[in-house]
Parts: sequence; C-alpha cells; structure tokens
Amino acid sequence: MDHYEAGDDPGVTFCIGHHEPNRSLTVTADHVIRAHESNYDMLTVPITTTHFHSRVLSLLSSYLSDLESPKSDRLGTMATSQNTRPLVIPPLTKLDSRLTPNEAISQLVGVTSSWIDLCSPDPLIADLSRQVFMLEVAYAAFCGIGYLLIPSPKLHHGNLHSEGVVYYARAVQDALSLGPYIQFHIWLKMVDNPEMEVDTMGDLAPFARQEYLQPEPSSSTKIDPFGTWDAWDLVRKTCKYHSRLLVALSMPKQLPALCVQSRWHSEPVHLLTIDASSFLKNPKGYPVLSKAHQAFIARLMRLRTPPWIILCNVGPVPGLDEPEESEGAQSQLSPSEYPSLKASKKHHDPTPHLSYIRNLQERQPPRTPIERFGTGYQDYLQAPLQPLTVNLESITYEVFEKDPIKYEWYERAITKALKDWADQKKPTSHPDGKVIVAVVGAGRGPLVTRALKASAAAGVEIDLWAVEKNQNAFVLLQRHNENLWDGKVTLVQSDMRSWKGPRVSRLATTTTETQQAGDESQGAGNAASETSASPSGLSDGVYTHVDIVVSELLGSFADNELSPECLDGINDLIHPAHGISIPASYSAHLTPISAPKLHSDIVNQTVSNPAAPETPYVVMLHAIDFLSTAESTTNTEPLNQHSSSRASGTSSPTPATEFPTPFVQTAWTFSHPNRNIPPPSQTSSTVSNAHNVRQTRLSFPIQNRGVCHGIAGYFETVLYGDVELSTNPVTMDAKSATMISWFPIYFPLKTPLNVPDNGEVVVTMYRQTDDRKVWYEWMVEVYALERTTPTAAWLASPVSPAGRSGSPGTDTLKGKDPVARPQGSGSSQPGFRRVRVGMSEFHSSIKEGCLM
Ligand SMILES: C[S@@+](CC[C@H](N)C(=O)[O-])C[C@H]1O[C@@H](n2cnc3c(N)ncnc32)[C@H](O)[C@@H]1O
Repeated sequence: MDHYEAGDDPGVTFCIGHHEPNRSLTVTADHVIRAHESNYDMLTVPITTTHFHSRVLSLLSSYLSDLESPKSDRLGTMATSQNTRPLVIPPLTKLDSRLTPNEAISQLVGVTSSWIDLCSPDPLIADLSRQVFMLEVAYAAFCGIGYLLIPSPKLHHGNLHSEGVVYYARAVQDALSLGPYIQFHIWLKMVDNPEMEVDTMGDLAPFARQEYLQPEPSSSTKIDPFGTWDAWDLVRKTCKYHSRLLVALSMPKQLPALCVQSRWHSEPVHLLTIDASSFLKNPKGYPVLSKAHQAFIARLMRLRTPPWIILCNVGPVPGLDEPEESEGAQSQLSPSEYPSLKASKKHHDPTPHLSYIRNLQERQPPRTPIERFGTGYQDYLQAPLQPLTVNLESITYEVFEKDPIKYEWYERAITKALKDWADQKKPTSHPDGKVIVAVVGAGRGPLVTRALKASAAAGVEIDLWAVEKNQNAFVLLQRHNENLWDGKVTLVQSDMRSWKGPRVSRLATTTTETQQAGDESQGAGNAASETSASPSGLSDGVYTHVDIVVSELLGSFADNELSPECLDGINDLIHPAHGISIPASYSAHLTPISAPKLHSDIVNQTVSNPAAPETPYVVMLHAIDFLSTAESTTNTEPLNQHSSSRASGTSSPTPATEFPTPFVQTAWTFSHPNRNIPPPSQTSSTVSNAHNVRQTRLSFPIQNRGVCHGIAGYFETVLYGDVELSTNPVTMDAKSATMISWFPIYFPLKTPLNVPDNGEVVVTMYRQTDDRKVWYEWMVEVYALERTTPTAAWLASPVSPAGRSGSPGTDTLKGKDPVARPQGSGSSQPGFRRVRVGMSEFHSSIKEGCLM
C-alpha cells in the first residue's frame, strides 16, 4: 500500500467552545470574534434570563399558596383534575431572553434552563417544566439556533429512581418537532452518582408536593455505572433513534471503568463537556488532564464525527465575560514550555485550560496508514459484493492490492507448500515434474506474481495457470503475462466451475508460441478460452490435475462471497491424493454488539428499502460496544477493535487499553479440497448445494446491561500450515496485523433487544441455499438469570459493573475459541434458572441473497 509521510496527515482539529452558565449579555458577532481571537470556536448562551426564572418562581409560589393539598380521588389516583389544574406561563417578554437573531447565532450553542424538572413526580412541576422547556425551544428555533444543550433528566426524587425519565423523553420528542433544524444534545454525566445530583437555589424540583414523593427512609447513594446511560436509552428510544438527538457527555474528574467508557464511545457523543474541576494541576500549577482522560478524548476524536469540546467554568473569555482581561495574550505552549505561575507576568495565560486542550490537539497521535486508508468509512454501511454476477472494476482490485499483508502471507503460504511438496517428494501432475499451480479468480494478477516469486524462493519449478471470469480483468492478465511474467502463465478466461483443468502435453514444452483456443467442450456462451505460452502441441494435450489451487474468494464472513461454491466447482480438478488448496480452510466468527448509529441509519434506509433491516452489511465498525466480553471489564488488555472491509477502506487500530476483549465465537468452517461432496443425484439434473448449508447456536454471557442492535461477523482462514489471516478482533493482531482488505460484516436486528445485567444472548444463525443462491438467517434471544432459591452466594454477590460474578446459560459454550472464557456459568449455578426475556424475529437475507 501507499506509504504516507507523517507530514501528509493534517491531524484532527478540535472544535472548542466556552460555557459560562451565567453569561448575561447579548452575544453579538463582535463577541464571537473576540472568542475566536482567544482561540475558542464557539460559545454557549442561556436561552432565558434570571428574570424569566424569577417570574416562573413567583408564578408558582402564588399558585401554590392558593392550592389545596393534593388528594386522591375515589379510585385512588392522585391525578385528579384539582391536582392537575394547569398553571400557564405567559409568553416570553424582552426581559426573559437576551438571545436575538443575529450573525452570531450560527456560532452559538443554546442552553435550556437547568432549574426545571421535567421528570418531577408532581404533575404540576413536571408540566410547568415542560412549558418552560417548550417556550425556550420555540424561541431558540425562532432565533435560528442550530444546537441546543439540554440539561440531563433528574434521576432521583426521594426514594423514586428514574421514574420520570419518560416524561422528559416525551418532552424531548415534542421539542424535536418544534425545532426542526435544531440538533438536541442531552447533557449527561457518564455514571449516575446520586450524591452529585443536588438541587440548587431556585430549582423547581424541591417544590414537588410531598404527596407525590415516596418517603425516603433508605435512599440509595450507590453509584450506578449505567444509570445515566439507561436514561439516555429510554430517551432515544422514545424518540425513535432520531438523527438530531445526540449526547453531550460530561467528563468527570474520575473516569469510570472501561466498560462504561466503551458504552459512551458507541453512542452519538457530539459534545464533550469538561469542567475546570476535572483538570489536575501539573507541578507548575497549570491545568492538565490525566492520562486516562487524554486516552478517552483521543478515542472519541477518532470517531467519524469527533465531538466538539466545551470547557465549563474555566474563567471568562478575555474581553467578553470580563473585558479587563482582553489584553492577555493567548499562549500555545507545550507542557515542557509551560512557565511557572511564579514566572514573570508577561507569560500570564488568561486561558490555560484552553491552551492545554489546544496543545492536546497538537499531540494527538498521527493516524496510521490504515486509519487514513479507511477515513470516511467508519460506520458506513456497504452492501456486500455479488462477485459472481458483478464484474469488479479495476479500481476495486487496486484497493485490494494495497493490502500490505494479504499478498505477503499468500506468498509465504505458497512458498511453504512448494517446499513441503519438494521435501516430501510428492509426485506432480505434470509430466515434466513441475508442480501445477492454478490461481483461480486471478483478478488483475497479484497472486500470480506472488506464485512466481514463491516458486523462485522455494526453488521449485511450477507450471502456472490463471483462471478469471472477469473479461475486463482478463485483458490486464494478458498484458501482465507479456510484460511482467515472460509469458510463463497459461491464462484461462472462464468461470472456474466450468474449467476442465490444465492441459499438458506429453511432449517437452517450449515457450515460443502464444495461442488462444476455444475449449471445445464448452458451449459458446461460457466458453473457456486459454491464452497459452506453453505447452506446444496443444492439440495433443491431455487434461491433468492441479497440484496446488490458490484462490482468494473470501468475504467479510468468510463464505459470504461464495468461496465454497466456487471451489466446489474445481474440487475434482485438484489432485485427489496430494492436491492442496490455499486457503485450506476458513471459518466465520460472530459476537453480539450494540451499534446505535448503524441501527439509526438502517431505520432511515428502511423507508426506501424494506429489505434494509434484513441485509448483512460490510461495515468498518467503529462506534460500537461489544456486549459480551471475555475478561473482567476492568481489564486493560490491548486490542484492535475493528477489522477491515472487502472494498474501499480499512480498520482503525486503536491504542492499547481501549476496549475490554470481546467474546467472539466460531459459527462454522469450510475446508478444501472437500473430500465429502456427495455424488450428483441420479434423479436430478441440478447439482445439490445442500452440503454447504451450515447452522449454529451460540451463547454469549453479558456482563453489563445494554442494547443488542445486531451481530458483528468476522473470519479467520488457514492459508497453509501456520500461515493464517484473520479479521477476528481477538486474533487479528497475532495472525495478520495491519491487514486491510476486509471490514467486518454486520447482521442487524429489526428491533433492538435490551439485555439485562448478568444476562445472556443466544444467536441462532443459518447459511442457507436453494441451489441457485446463498443467504443467511439469524435470530437473537435474550435470557435473564432468575433466582429460584435464595442463596448466600447470591446475596453476597450483587451485580457488579466492574466484574461479573457469574453468567447464565453458557452451556452451549464449547470452548472453540482460544480466548479466555467469561467467568462463571449462571445456568449451572445452583439456585438459578434462565428465563427468556426477549427474542427477535427470524431475519432472512434471502431477498439480497448471493447468486450462485
Ligand atoms: C476478491 S477477487 C481477488 C482477485 C485477486 N486474486 C486478488 O487477490 O487481488 C476475486 C476474483 O475472483 C473472480 N471470480 C469469482 N468467482 C469466480 C469464478 N467462479 N470463476 C472465475 N473467477 C471468479 C472475480 O472476478 C475476482 O476477480
């Protein structure tokens, strides 16, 4: 592949904003220019003023003073007409907002009021909050605001936990229609820490009437690592994965476990807010972020849409919130250049947090060639190739040929096979003693070149044949044979399934003649034609076997581009005793994933393409979360999360300590030559493909609750001996690191399935065929672990986010994969049983099946 100079990479540019919660001015274009001069890219603005806040509070208190205490009606409901009598907030006045439609508006992120409580259990407070929110959204939309930051739902009300999030979600759903050009960012903490959720002066929450609150004898103060994610999940589901509904993630001083970081990495985090309190101080007293924070930011910045960073409570923008500071010069210093605070005044940096983040931007690790190769393909859904019915373009072959590993590994495999052939003194199928090698599906010929190199490296003479059905690529093969290969290769333009095999002369060969001969045994339509430099006396030639067949017909899920069917077509041509196929075998691997972005894209596509949710896609998986991981979630083993695509693009190896290792299992395997193909039926003219049907049912323990949107698929292949290729994230580094030819495959679920903590996902999958095409069928079941008898063990092992105590129903784990198995096996634990709590429909890609 191309070599990139480090200087070629423009790197990531951070977009950085400034948040001042009490900004009390009308932000104009001048202010924005001043912010730009200070090196900020944008500013936040509150939609309404303290005047509006006071107005709502006085309205509420006078209303409450006239109100009778809430009572239940005869049916025991508190929602009587008396209790829900509406309090209507009059429209905004000029004192209620400083926002005005001006040239600055596109550089602003509006912030709705944080003092409301859309989740309040008191219908009066919830409704009042909803009105405030709607007035603010409507006014922001009127002014032309494009981005809104919506403070998070309040999760704790006395003893009630997350009960009102659905009211919040419903209000956001309305807001999406009210502001049709606004992107809504729900401002969420990474974890739910009840102690961090404190009411401040003027908040509406404390006005909730006691009658609606549960008594609070033992209110839990336990941190729930997935508590805020749960709230987000509810909101985005209510809003049907709306494309304008995004996450603003607040980065805490103490980062949560990797499994929580991974979860947020898979969600549409478009704003990342960093409060001054999340910074540490370096020895010189300057604000810096911990290594873990830096790594998390680096991870987010490699996403297809990197989030904007908003700095909060970091002091004023010079000349804006505090005009006297405007003289201060903006500094851009590397950490070593940071002056001591005690240093002279001329080094005073008025925006040290911003300088640090800008410096961090400069220090982002350069993207690897592979990352650059895949730029723009992260989470981009591509339909798999139809290799038999569609002839590839030259540019597609060109992309394949950039792979720095694949061809190298093929050459190693062929070299080893030839050496072994010679060492084992195996007879050859050629009367001259040459080993007959056929590259089938030769494309533009890179494997042909490698086979010639392997022959030279091994010191073993070969008779080389190249078979290709793409007539356009065949032109290049002819040209290469003349210019690169010295006419040493016999070219056959044919579908390999109708090729009769190599013909050799019993006579000694010469290489003087080039001729094209119709294969008399073929019909005119699919005639195989040979362009041959040898042997001479072709008319006397006899068909013989191939000793080594070399092919590269693999798809992202191994067999999905019909390698088994194509190689079956030449199975009988391979020498029955000594013949070798490179690859010797290949297997499909899978694991369930959370992939909200892919789900949202497929939902959108379904409008025009009803088959969209039942299509397996080739996709460079990036914003995903592995639901089943093989090790403790606090594990920090290095891992490349993603592999690559068949087509245009590649994987993005991610730095170490990024992801818990996924639990990836083998679905099925194919081997070649296949000595077990049943003989053709006496009673049917069509050849049965039933032997290429496969089925599997695999169980995946789930540590942390989440949503299963679909299944990620990978492949591994043994080319020859110990020479292997892999896109499986668990083995790819060991087997074929930096290979770029394939992205993973993704089997979506029409309806995502929620999975509980310590749950289990069971995937059932088929490879189906009707002798004309091949397709896949898949379904997912979700199991929860139910306690049947109380045991001391259960009481002593509550659900732990940082390391599960056991997993249910792993009885189908057959230990096929050489990875550490998740601990425990819930179904075999005494006192537990598996309960099915969710199930997808059977999905089938028959409409998009691969034609044989
Ligand atoms: C993935 S490409 C590989 C091309 C080349 N070997 C390489 O590695 O760059 C697969 C090639 O096999 C060819 N092919 C697929 N099925 C075939 C068949 N049944 N008979 C002949 N060629 C086939 C395709 O046209 C394509 O050129």
